[in-house]
Amino acid sequence: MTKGTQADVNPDLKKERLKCNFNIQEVTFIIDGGKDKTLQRKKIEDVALNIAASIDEVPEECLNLKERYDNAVRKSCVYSNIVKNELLEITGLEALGSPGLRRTADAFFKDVSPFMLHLGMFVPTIIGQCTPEQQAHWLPKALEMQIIGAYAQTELGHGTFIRGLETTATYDPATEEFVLHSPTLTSTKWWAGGLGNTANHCIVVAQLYTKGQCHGTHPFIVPIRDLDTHEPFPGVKVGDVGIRMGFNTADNGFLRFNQYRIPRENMMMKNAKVMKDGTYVKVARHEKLTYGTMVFVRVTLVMEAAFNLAKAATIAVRYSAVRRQSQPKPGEPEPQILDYPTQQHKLFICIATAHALQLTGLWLWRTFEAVLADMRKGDTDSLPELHALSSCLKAVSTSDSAALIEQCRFACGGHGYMLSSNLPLLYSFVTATRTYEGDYTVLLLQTARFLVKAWEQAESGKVLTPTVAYLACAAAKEKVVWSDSVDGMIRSFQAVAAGKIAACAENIKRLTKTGTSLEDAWQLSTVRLVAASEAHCRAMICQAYWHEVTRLTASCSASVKIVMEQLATLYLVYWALETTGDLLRYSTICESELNKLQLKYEELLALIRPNAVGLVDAFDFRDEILHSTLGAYDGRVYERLMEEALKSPLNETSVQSSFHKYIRPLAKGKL
Ligand SMILES: CCC/C=C/C(=O)SCCNC(=O)CCNC(=O)[C@H](O)C(C)(C)COP(=O)([O-])OP(=O)([O-])OC[C@H]1O[C@@H](n2cnc3c(N)ncnc32)[C@H](O)[C@@H]1OP(=O)([O-])[O-]
Ligand SMILES: Cc1cc2nc3c(=O)[nH]c(=O)nc-3n(C[C@H](O)[C@H](O)[C@H](O)COP(=O)(O)OP(=O)(O)OC[C@H]3O[C@@H](n4cnc5c(N)ncnc54)[C@H](O)[C@@H]3O)c2cc1C
Repeated sequence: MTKGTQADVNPDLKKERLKCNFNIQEVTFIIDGGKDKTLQRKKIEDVALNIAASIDEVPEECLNLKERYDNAVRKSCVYSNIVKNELLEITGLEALGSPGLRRTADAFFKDVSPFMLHLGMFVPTIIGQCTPEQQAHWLPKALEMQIIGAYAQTELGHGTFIRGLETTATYDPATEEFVLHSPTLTSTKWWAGGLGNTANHCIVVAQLYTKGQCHGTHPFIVPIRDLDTHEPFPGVKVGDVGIRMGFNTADNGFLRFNQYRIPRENMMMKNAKVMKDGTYVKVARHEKLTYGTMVFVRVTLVMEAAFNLAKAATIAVRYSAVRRQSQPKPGEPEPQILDYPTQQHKLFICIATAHALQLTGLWLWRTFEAVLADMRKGDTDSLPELHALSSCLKAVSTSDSAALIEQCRFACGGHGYMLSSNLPLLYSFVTATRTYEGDYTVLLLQTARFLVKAWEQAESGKVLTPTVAYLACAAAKEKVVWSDSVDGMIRSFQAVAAGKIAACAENIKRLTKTGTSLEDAWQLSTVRLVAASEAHCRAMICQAYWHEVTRLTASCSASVKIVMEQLATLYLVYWALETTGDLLRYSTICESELNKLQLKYEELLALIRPNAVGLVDAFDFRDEILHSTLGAYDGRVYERLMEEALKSPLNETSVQSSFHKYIRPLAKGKL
């Protein structure tokens, strides 16, 4: 149910909505990336959600593991038909990862679809890594769901270190086939979503051998199960990896090969080829283009982090408007918990961060598209910067989002612990995003490589690429003059990042001068490098967020501009207060200015308070997508909690069989 009749709405929420002093729809347009995107999303939701509404008879969490998987496959098939027959007609193929499709999928699945990786990685890898002829062969089959694919890169022994993968693909010119083999236990493919029981095809990343020489990892399309019987082919051993913290309907699988043969044409040959006689030909201009799908997914994960955090913020803010607790003033009614400044402190940063990540994510997406356009013309010069950018933004956005979703759960007290609040499931899903598609630390260290090089270029006066251009000013190594204006705060965040990067570069230089190898000097500096990378990322988010707010609100109503700027300022002030140690070190900020900043923060909380419910309404989540007893639009929190409790299988009878089997015999001393 969504938005119901006004009569059904909790009176406190009704009052909150009357207090809201800006046009909610204008903010929705900004978050979606424009009015046309909002209209498209709503169209998609209308088509898909009519069907989703009646799709679950029993709450997913009350089913056992196998039933949940079967149910997820059933729903995935219904959803795929809708995507294939109706939604792609509306959005076009380029919108596969679009927010509209992503949000709609959540109406079908509280947990994760076993088909998620089919559209999320299998199809994008075909588009990114295949030649046009290969695409013509594989893409229609994949989009028509005649084949279902997974993406198996990670192994039992290696996830981060791709060059260390052990699965081999050895070319046999006699039969013009590749022989796939898993030589060790640790070479077993592990984790691929959809692989365990669902997929019949799989992209396998393996070490390519031809003419006795290893050419490193390359992707192959591998049929693993018979299309009719679904039995694994001889030479293929495949199964589920076991119960996980979340993702239990995502069918994460393992896969082993025993001298398993696939045709030569199944190597994905856009970036490198093996000719019939076994000659290896490198096509790509950049060494790391085979890592392209990961860059694509990292880019999309920034908006994914924003989306999930926006859901949690919606649930927690609406609940906090309905919930009343304690009596700070004797004789007065219990206040809404949203009136407590500490609650505002927990929640408003969640709304602001969702905005920051969404607007930065949209900007990153446009940057990604521009780099792709350059690469189609053969120019890969901007790839290192995109890799550095997408690595740190993926790391920080997923990490912030997971931490703040957990904060939303804390903000809902005991009821936040109920699965029916949807906060625990959201957390278990989002916390995995910090690890998959590149672990947090590892990705920040990738960005750090780029930053240290950029610092050296800044010191020698060379021209810097846009996202690190600020290092040029910092090369003077003087403390930046603190100002609590927006520009002043952004300059200070950049000074912190620059100072930290400079300290890393100096440390590496100092160590190597005294005889430490460059590799060891790098390792000894990694704790600082991660911190420097994070500081750089934070400065970039602050800059991109503010820039986008200014740009996008230029033609908005004055009240929307005000509330968007209040949120963005809150984000900056929050992070200034979180990093006071750094600011004291790299800017001229002093104690009185820190006190002023704290006051400014508290003023902002009070200013945002009347618009809090309006702001989460502007995320425009239908109840079918939120799946939350605490966060529904009408605020019937207690009624929904009771309704859900009564659906528990433990309430089907008033006495459980365990009473007769165990408790009664125990009481009678007969156990
Ligand atoms: C729903 C769930 C879905 C989940 C799915 C998954 O998880 S799927 C599984 C997801 N799995 C993961 O995400 C695994 C995470 N691991 C990785 O991505 C890689 O192993 C690595 C990037 C950590 C290192 O790779 P490496 O050992 O080959 O490289 P290196 O460190 O020796 O650096 C050499 C140079 O290459 C550069 N360069 C590197 N990558 C890129 C790039 N994409 N583009 C451009 N450039 C790149 C780098 O900057 C450096 O440049 P420099 O400084 O010399 O000028
Ligand atoms: C829910 C989920 C779904 C997934 N889906 C897929 C999928 O569909 N397909 C697929 O191929 N994979 C998938 N993965 C695997 C995922 O990509 C890897 O788990 C991830 O890349 C991290 O690798 P790892 O597990 O080997 O961790 P490790 O690399 O072993 O990391 C363990 C620890 O070591 C640290 N570490 C590792 N290397 C370094 C270093 N060089 N410097 C400093 N610290 C380091 C890390 O920071 C981390 O703290 C999935 C994982 C999860 C959890």
